[in-house]
Amino acid sequence: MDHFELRGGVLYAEDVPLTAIAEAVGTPVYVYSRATLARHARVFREALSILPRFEVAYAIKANPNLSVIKVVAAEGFGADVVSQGEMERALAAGVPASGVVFSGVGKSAVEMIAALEAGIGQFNLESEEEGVELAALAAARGKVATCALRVNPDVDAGTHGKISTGKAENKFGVPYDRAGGIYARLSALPGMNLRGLAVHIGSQLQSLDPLAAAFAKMGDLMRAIRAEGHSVTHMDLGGGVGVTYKAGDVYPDPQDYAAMVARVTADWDVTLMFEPGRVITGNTGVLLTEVIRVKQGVVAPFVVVDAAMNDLARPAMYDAWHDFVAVRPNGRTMTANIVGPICESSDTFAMGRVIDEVAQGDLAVFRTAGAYGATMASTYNSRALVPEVMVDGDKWAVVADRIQPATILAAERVPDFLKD
Ligand SMILES: Cc1ncc(COP(=O)(O)O)c(C=O)c1O
Ligand SMILES: N[C@@H](CCCC[NH3+])C(=O)O
Repeated sequence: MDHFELRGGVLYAEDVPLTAIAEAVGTPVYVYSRATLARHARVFREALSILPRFEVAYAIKANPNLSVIKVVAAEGFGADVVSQGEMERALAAGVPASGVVFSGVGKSAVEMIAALEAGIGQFNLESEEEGVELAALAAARGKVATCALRVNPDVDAGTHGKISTGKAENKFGVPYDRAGGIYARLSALPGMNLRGLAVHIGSQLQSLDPLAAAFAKMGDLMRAIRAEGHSVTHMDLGGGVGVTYKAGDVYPDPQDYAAMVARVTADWDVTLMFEPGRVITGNTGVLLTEVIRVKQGVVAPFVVVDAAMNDLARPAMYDAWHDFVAVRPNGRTMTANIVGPICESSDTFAMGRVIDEVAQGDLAVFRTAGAYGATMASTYNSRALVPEVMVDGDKWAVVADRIQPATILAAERVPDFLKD
């Protein structure tokens, strides 16, 4: 359920007609519903409350807008970050340092030092090498790094190949068979408080089965590590729960996910940690766009919209489906290709799709654009960086400005050797 609904023939975000936002801010623009966002965060957290001990860190890569993080943090979430930039955003949004989990295969020394100085809650180590380096950096500063070891369980998540992370050939985590030895070696290092294991097998998972299989393997590993005399008090089960992009597709709801976790982890006696991203923000946003023109095609007309792959990269990158609906539907449909203005054939949102009939100047939205939307935007083709708006009841505000090409141009320099 979300808060984007037709009222009197016009699509609203909560109590604000999208026509009003388009008129004031222009298009393309992302529009988020605060109520949907808070609701998704609350529902997820409440579902987990059947577990004895848990912490939940919102994976801010899904949508790192400051205002979005603030709403999610207010529901009791920490933040899962993958760069110093994300860490600084989380802290700026008011997430306590103790609630920050730092993941990622390529944490640089500079980033690790910044995170140590900030006193973050946990580093998720992706390799033995990283653990050795972090322990030395911590010890040299008289600090102790609290860590979990991310393990690659070699389980196929059954999702798009580009967003699968838990197969042996993927770059993430340490190999399952070597994890016990690495845990033992890293635990012995000064500067290191290794307290658990972490796993994340991929994103947009439709079935809970691969997650259950991966968690079961992690349970076996945890028991083996404990049997060697090491302490395991925290198990980070990552994110990955998928959301419905296309009507009719069925995705797990948070209650089913929590029930599966409760079943698999019943005898673990640990604090469980979670890093959901998409399931929190996916359905909380739309990308509002205007039809520039409808161009005749050979097979079907091309609806050329003013949003493009630089604003919403998912269709170009993963052939992802985003529903396209008119802001003022006239009740008729058409079969069309939906494309943006960028000079690449991959700048295509849909081919031969039955959509609301639209014409030049009409407004429409791509739905379920709240996760991995604005955050993956670029300025390719010297287009503006897409702005973001948040709606709260009948109020709304721009929460990220449109960065104009002129601003980006102004940051470029022509060196002396190119000056006449
Ligand atoms: C380590 C880690 N945690 C959490 C997430 C969030 O995943 P999702 O948005 O699928 O919940 C990701 C992205 O897939 C990730 O790489
Ligand atoms: N960017 C991907 C998700 C990547 C998840 C990263 N851990 C998407 O849009 O579906």
